[in-house]
Amino acid sequence: MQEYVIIVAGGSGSRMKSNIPKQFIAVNGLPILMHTINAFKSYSSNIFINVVLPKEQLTSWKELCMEYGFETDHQLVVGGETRFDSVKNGLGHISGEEGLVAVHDGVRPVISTEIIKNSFTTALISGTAVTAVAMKDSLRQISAEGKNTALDRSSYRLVQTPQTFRLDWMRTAFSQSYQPTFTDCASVLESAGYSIHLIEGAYENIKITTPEDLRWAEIYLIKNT
Ligand SMILES: Nc1ccn([C@@H]2O[C@H](COP(=O)(O)OP(=O)(O)OP(=O)(O)O)[C@@H](O)[C@H]2O)c(=O)n1
Ligand SMILES: C[C@](O)(CO)[C@H](O)COP(=O)(O)O
Repeated sequence: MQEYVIIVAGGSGSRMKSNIPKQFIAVNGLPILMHTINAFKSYSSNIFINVVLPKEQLTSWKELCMEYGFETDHQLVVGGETRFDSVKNGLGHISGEEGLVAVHDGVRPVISTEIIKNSFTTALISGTAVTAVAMKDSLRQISAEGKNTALDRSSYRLVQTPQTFRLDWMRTAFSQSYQPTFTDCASVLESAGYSIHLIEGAYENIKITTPEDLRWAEIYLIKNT
């Protein structure tokens, strides 16, 4: 079965407060997005890679690829207003009938081959595979009145990417209208009626969101090379 990955990097990176797009920041000598693309290429040389970027970043990305001599094959796709739109645009550039599609955040460069492999293997069997980890901290819920109460953390999981699905299920799910609760692909597939199968993620698989995350990425990427 053909395997695809849509690497979403179409956001504005507002929480990073950086002059350059966060996915272009170099960590350990290579832009974050190149680390992420290479992780999928290392998993499989046959994987079809779609990279979603804001329209205004396409030229600088191509320049960056020349500067770093980055030659890993990928197709560029223009991003949308929300993450949902960006994934949908990526999906629109996949023409096959059958396949498995992983969606991965461009700013999660510390992703292991083992997790990617498990994600595709599980999606082949179950149709869905969503990476998640258990919570390490305690949880409290805030009510509308401002009261707070303890929650049972063993009932919760923190969701990561990759999130991998059957291509036909993805197409059906992403034909729905956007809802603000669609913060990831699992919520989109679930809303279309598909059951979500969770697989084990890793605490290292951080989403680089705020400046201090860059330091952790540096440490984890050194450890993995
Ligand atoms: N319209 C959007 C919004 C987000 N993303 C991608 O979804 C991933 C997770 O989003 P996040 O880390 O929140 O990135 P941003 O939306 O760019 O950051 P911020 O919320 O701080 O502006 C990122 O790789 C981001 O580029 C996207 O492809 N298209
Ligand atoms: C997809 C995701 O990374 C799973 O945790 C997350 O939902 C993205 O949220 P963001 O607000 O776009 O960072």
